[in-house]
Amino acid sequence: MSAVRTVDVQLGERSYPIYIGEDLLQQAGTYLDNHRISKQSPILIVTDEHVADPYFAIVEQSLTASGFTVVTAIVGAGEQSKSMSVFEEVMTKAIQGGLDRKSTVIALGGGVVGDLAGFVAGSYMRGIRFIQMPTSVLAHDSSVGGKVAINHRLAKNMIGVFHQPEFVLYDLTTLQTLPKREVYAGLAEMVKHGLIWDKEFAYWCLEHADELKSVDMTAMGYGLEKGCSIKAIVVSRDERENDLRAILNLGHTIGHAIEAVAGYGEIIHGEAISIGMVGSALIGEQLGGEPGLVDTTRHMLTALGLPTVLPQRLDVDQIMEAMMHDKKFQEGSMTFVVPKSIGVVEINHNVDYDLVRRVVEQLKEEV
Ligand SMILES: NC(=O)c1ccc[n+]([C@@H]2O[C@H](COP(=O)([O-])OP(=O)(O)OC[C@H]3O[C@@H](n4cnc5c(N)ncnc54)[C@H](O)[C@@H]3O)[C@@H](O)[C@H]2O)c1
Ligand SMILES: O=C(O)C(=O)C[C@@H](O)[C@H](O)[C@H](O)COP(=O)(O)O
Ligand SMILES: [Zn+2]
Repeated sequence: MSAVRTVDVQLGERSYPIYIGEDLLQQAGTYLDNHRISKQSPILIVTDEHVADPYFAIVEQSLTASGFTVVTAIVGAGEQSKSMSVFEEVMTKAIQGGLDRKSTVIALGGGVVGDLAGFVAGSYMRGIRFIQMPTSVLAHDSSVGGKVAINHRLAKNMIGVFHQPEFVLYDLTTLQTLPKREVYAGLAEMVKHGLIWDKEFAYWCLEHADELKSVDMTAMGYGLEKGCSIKAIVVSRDERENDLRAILNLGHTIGHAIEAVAGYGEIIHGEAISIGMVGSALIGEQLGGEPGLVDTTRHMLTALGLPTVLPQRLDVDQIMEAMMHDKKFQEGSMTFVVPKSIGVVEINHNVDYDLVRRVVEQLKEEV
């Protein structure tokens, strides 16, 4: 059995560890015990229909063997589950299951389940504990940092709270059953962590693209640990996105608009962010960033199996309109995370509307 690596998210009394390793779900009960999770109150496991079989049984068995009582909510797979109606369904399970203020919610799945279950935990009885058990590559990002939310028809992640987990239990073995499209989508957030913070890591992702795409455990383990570490540093310095944390949003201003306009789940999050990061690089190059920024960004994303061109069918006006709901836009100014060079970004609070529109149009051009 490979060693378990731990990355710490340092947030004072809300600090927590991220455990990364293989075959960890079988030991879920022990991890809950070690974190003094209550056995007197029911635990709600939220998962989705793809992840439930086979992972739910593994976790349930481990928890019941350790003396925990388990209640379950299995939701439909995919982005459509980050909705008011599914949120209500999970809340109903929580109430019917008798969850009380000492109960804990476990998110077992990808970022959709993590965001949904986290929001349930953050709002049930005004907030109970929760644990992230990520099962997708992308969830190395979503399980860390405490942003939990559901979508509104008009804009992504519009309804949510900040609610940190007790700990993150990242069982890399689960990635073996993740569909290829989802593996590649997750790599968009991995390379994003390099693009915003660490040039060497961005190039490492490029050099190890084939191993990452084929879920080679050594490369994937390193890449996910590094991605989690960068995210942990940023979140530790600015938990509530007063300033620095916004850099984690590279590519998301355009990306979130693409997701909403395409219809949630049509273009999945990592794919939309990939196209959005090319858009950010185009803006960066036009605002004096290093020459070659766009080509290098595109090259990295393509090597990781990601799209870099906006589908023709998506309407530029609709994307511009959806973008106006971006949470970074405040007091009438368009804020973007703008790359200066690979590994270096700045937050620009005054990006010209016409420049952004031209860039979105340019994103439709095949290169
Ligand atoms: N809170 C945050 O900080 C944050 C960060 C990044 C992304 N997100 C959110 O995360 C979501 C995307 O997450 P995602 O890409 O993990 O999507 P997802 O949760 O929809 O998972 C992707 C697909 O893979 C399936 N799946 C997951 N794990 C599996 C496994 N081990 N084996 C087989 N199938 C598996 C799921 O059922 C789903 O069909 C978006 O809603 C995005 O907004 C949040
Ligand atoms: O954790 C963050 O901060 C991020 O921006 C990470 C993003 O990858 C993630 O998609 C997040 O959910 C975006 O948050 P939002 O505030 O733009 O909705
Ligand atoms: Zn994201």
